[in-house]
Amino acid sequence: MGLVIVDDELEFPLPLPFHKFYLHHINTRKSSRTSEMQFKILTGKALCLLKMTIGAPVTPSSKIKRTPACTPGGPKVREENILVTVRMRPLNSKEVAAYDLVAWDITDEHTIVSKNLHHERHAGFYTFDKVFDPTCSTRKVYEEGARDVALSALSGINATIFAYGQTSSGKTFTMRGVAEQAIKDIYEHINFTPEREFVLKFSALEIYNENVVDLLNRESGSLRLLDDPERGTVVDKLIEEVVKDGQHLRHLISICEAQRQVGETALNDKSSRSHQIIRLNLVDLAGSERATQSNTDGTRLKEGSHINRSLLTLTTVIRKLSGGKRSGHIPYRDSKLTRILQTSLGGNARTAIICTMSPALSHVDQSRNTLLFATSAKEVTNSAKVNMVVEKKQLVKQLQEEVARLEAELQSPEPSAASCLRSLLREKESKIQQFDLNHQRKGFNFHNPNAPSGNSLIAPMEREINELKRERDLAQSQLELERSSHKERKASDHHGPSCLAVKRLSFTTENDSLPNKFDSKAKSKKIGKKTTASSNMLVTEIRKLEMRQRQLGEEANRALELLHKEVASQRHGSQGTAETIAKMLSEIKAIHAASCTSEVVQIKDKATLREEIARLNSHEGNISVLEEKLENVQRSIEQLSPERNNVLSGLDGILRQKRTPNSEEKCSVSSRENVSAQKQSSSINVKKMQKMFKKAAEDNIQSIKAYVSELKERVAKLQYQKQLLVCQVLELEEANEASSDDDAEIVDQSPMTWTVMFEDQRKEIIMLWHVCHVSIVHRTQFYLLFRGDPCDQMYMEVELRRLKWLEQHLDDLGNASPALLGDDPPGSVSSSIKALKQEREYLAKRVSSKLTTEEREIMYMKWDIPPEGKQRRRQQLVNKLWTNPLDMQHVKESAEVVAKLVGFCESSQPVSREMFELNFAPLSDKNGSRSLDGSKYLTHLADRPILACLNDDFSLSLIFLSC
Ligand SMILES: Nc1ncnc2c1ncn2[C@@H]1O[C@H](COP(=O)(O)OP(=O)(O)OP(=O)(O)O)[C@@H](O)[C@H]1O
Repeated sequence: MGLVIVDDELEFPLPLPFHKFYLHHINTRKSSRTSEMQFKILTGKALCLLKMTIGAPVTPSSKIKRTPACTPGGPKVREENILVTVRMRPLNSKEVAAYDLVAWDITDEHTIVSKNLHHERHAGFYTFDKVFDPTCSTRKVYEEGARDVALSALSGINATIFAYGQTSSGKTFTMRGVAEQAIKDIYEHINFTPEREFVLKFSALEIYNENVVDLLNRESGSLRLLDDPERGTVVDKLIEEVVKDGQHLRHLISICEAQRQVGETALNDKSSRSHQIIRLNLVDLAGSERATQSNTDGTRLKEGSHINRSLLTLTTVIRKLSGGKRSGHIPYRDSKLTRILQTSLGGNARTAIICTMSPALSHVDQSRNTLLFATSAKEVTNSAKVNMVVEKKQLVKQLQEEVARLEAELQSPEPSAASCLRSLLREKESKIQQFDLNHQRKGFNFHNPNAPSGNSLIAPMEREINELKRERDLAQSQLELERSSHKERKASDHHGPSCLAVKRLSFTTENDSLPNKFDSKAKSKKIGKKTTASSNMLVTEIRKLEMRQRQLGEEANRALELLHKEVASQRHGSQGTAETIAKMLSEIKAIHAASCTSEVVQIKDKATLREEIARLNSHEGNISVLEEKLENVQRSIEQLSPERNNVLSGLDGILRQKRTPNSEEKCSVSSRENVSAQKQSSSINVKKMQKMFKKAAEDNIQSIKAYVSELKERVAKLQYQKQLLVCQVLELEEANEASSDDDAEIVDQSPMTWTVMFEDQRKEIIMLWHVCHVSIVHRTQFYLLFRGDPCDQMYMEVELRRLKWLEQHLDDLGNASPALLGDDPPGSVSSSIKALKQEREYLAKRVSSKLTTEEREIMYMKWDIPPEGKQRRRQQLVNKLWTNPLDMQHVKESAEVVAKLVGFCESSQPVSREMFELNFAPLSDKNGSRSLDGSKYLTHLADRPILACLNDDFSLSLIFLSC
């Protein structure tokens, strides 16, 4: 086995995050060179990474020999598919004891077939580079599924090997063996290459609950990931230990294994609960188990959600890469795992994936998922190249220069072009002034240059002055241009969604006089053509939103007036109180009916989307005023409560007066019995009336209160719709940008691809709902509404983006991951949790009325709710709703229960978009009535923080647009 001597000119950019090998050696022509090899082996639950530096800094040149070209790893630059193999373990003792059946056949060394073809969506057979049956030794798995890739590291190529599979499928078992064999081979190679000195460095980390921890120094706590322009993602302050020999290396690995988070699940007594990356790079991924199967709860469940999030992102990344399109967005940054593995996935690395699976029928779904993942992975291509590290001093010098340049750029308040223009402008102006002064002294009238002066110098001077003036004007306008494009650049320099939004909202307008650096002419043309129809639709929607905004404002004003009237009339306790209240109620009904009339929007002028959104944004202040008004109304209502008793006693007096017999009546009463009988009946009537009025007053106040809360919800909904609309605008532009690269990608997407994509996206959304504590009514609505129809695509993307932004927002609040919250969650998270709690309390109250006894009993049994008091059981049932994002059966059942509780299922009509108003449909239902149904809950409770967060993001982008 030999080593390829890397050419002097090659550079080593040090990109890989995990186990790395460095190779230093002297060659005959240059003083020293360092080549870096990265070698990752990824296994089950934790990523542990072993970094090795192989070097010979001052080897005498006489000792240097060029290694023959047959070195493991082969040529210097290679474009190749990921090597994907599948290993099926034997049935384990539990499966045997449970008489579990073998669900798969391995028909040849490349093919695995499902025994039950009826259950297969897929053709039923799957082919890979190699399929290892349960009798295969780990040595064979290493030799045929990992060795070649592992040894590429010795020729300076980044190499990654990872195992992927369900919990207890054998990842750790396999990777342990692979690591052993790889270490053996590496040392063998070192011993056979005496002309070089090797320095191996070891570092190891694990990703546990999205925290990166140094396995050689747990005390250092959670480590940060940094983006290094040269090396890609690097783990800050990760310890690197120099490896003395093979035994030392094994010892280090055993320390890391002992340090790893291992927990017991129903499927595996020693289940690794973190992703481990040994920077050799041996990566042991966490299991892709289902929570129900591994009976996870509490800590395990929380781990599971993180593990699955990482894996879900990994799956998404692989899926996107497997499409063969590198141009689209690959969400590497959505999890720490994929960030760290970025180079290994579709980048500068050779990668081998060993997919492990159980043969058991009870795990057939998980095994199928593993095979689908493996199928996608087969399509991913990497372009590995030999890395080389340039002379350290030279690199440091280069970097220092770059840093100095960047610092200077950062410090200068304006780009250098602007400064130049500004000084040019100043120069021209001072020259003009100078001329002006000189010639005034000489009697020349600059303001009337045609006036005779008699001076022969005047004509050329005049020309010069005009020229100067022209130059000044030109400099002025250039400065203006520079300023505005600087503003744009500054806005686009913000990280996060706002940057994205700004970039994507860069629509070109017909009358744009400023050149836009982000929009090339070609792009403008394309967008212009393709967006016309959709733009018109969006402009209509924006106008509708504006109209609703106005309507709501008017309604809120009216409600406020009415409330004031009511307060006034109740204070007076006048006779007309009851009538006033009744009148107000009918007015409110009239307002409501008016607001429910259909909206017809006509676009007379040819507006651009950018202007429309800017205008919509300019109403932002109106919405705050509106919200403030509604708050006032609510406060007024609350104030009414103490006053109500006074009012009622006033009413009592009035009624008593009314019912007291008049003088004629008094005369006609002759006997004491008659008087007392009449008094009695009068008192009964008064009581009756009093009761009636009390009830009427209370009902009316309740109605007004409900109306005001509804108005508030509508305002919030309006905001939400606005956000969706802006998202649609973004989508539209993005779609057009993408379609410019490949139109067929979206249009010709096969139903199969969308189905798989939909499932992935839905799982991701469900996980994010859970992590971000989103309203469970909202989750239910969304879940029921979007079931994989091709036209759901945009909504799924929008929801996904919105949730990711929210998660990011929570993250930015100083919280590494919202689901990791301990006892002291930050403000917005705690308010989401509180809102969710309130929502559950509200739903618990509806259990007895909305679920039949039978339905309740079924759920109690299904979800193991013990018979301990009716109320407690109801609350327990509601508390369990939407708590297990990993179990799709649980999710489905939760959605069904919530739908019944809030009345989504009351009508026999199928669920429609209009029902949830995600399609910007009018706010009212068909009958114009507004019962307590799903449509009221779009932005319910825990959704509010989402709105707040989105408002921040959107205002940023919208402010930019409007300036
Ligand atoms: N090919 C195999 N042959 C024999 N036993 C195996 C094989 N693969 C796995 N096992 C056994 O199955 C059990 C579970 O394996 P392992 O811990 O490697 O699973 P895992 O996929 O890493 O699980 P987790 O994701 O929970 O960490 C272990 O006891 C292991 O020894």
